[in-house]
Amino acid sequence: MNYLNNMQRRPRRNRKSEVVRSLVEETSVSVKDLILPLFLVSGTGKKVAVDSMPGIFRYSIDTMLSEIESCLKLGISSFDVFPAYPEELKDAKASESFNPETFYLKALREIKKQFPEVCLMSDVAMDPYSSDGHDGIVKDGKVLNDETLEVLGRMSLAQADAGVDILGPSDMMDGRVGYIRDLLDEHGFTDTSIMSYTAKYASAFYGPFRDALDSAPKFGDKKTYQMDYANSKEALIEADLDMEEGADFLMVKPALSYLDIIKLLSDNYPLPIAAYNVSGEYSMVKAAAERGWLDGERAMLEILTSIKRSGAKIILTYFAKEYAQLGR
Ligand SMILES: NCc1[nH]cc(CCC(=O)O)c1CC(=O)O
Ligand SMILES: [Mg+2]
Repeated sequence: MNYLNNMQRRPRRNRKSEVVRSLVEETSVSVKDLILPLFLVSGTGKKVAVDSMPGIFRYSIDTMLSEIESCLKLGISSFDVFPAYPEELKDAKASESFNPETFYLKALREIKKQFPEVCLMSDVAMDPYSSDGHDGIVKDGKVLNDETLEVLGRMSLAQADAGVDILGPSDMMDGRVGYIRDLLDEHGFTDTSIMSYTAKYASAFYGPFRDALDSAPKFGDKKTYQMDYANSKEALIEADLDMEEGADFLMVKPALSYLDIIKLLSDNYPLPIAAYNVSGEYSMVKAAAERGWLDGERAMLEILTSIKRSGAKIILTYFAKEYAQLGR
């Protein structure tokens, strides 16, 4: 049939009023789809602004607990906590990451103790603890894969022991999901989930996050482990492996320049797909909105909806609280 010169078919009828538009609406975002990333620092009484991320702070554990409480009241119940470590606690082997007394692990424990009902996610990667600022062990300027797995394994066990619900390996070493899964199971952590950063691209959009954690690489870049943004087929290989290795969720990161990858994984894999709407994507909107160049709230709604429309069930986003405050 050819509708092109047939005015009996008028698509505008389905857009004629707010009510009709909401009947027709295919995609909606719920606060239940959202995970709020939070930045943790050591000490007490701290709430320090991240300059490159307007509205986002680094919290000490006490202020973070109050922030979580206020988010819970708004309906947000999933949180991903990232630690910012001072330079003097970093070393080449990220030893601090599995020190049971370290402030990150203590904070995770404290959060689950105060709010057992939250879904708590942690980040498994060496960069916040590494004096090289890389996600792996560095030798002669190279990031070693298999040697790194051992560190990721120790870190994962320590985080699982602290009560984390979902581990988020964000490092992109080969084989780490299977390695971590085996180790967790051997130690009785069969209920601890893994949300794999399956297709994580070497992206310019992580800039503000690295400011927040002071975790930028000290030399080179992350292109030997994070993916090339020119490629999509590799994402299928990574997803196959993560499926096989026991991941519970597949994540695509960043989100906005990668909606095609989200769609690709969502069309081809039965696991829930998550997308990380990263720091740079947040800050771009905030910066333009501050200058009055666009309407920040409308941009946020359009962005979150498009990420869901492309096939993500879950969105990690710094917008989570602002979205929840709209009470939609
Ligand atoms: N491996 C650490 C990690 N986990 C999440 C992000 C980025 C998140 C964001 O930009 O919001 C990064 C940064 C990186 O890989 O350099
Ligand atoms: Mg992989």
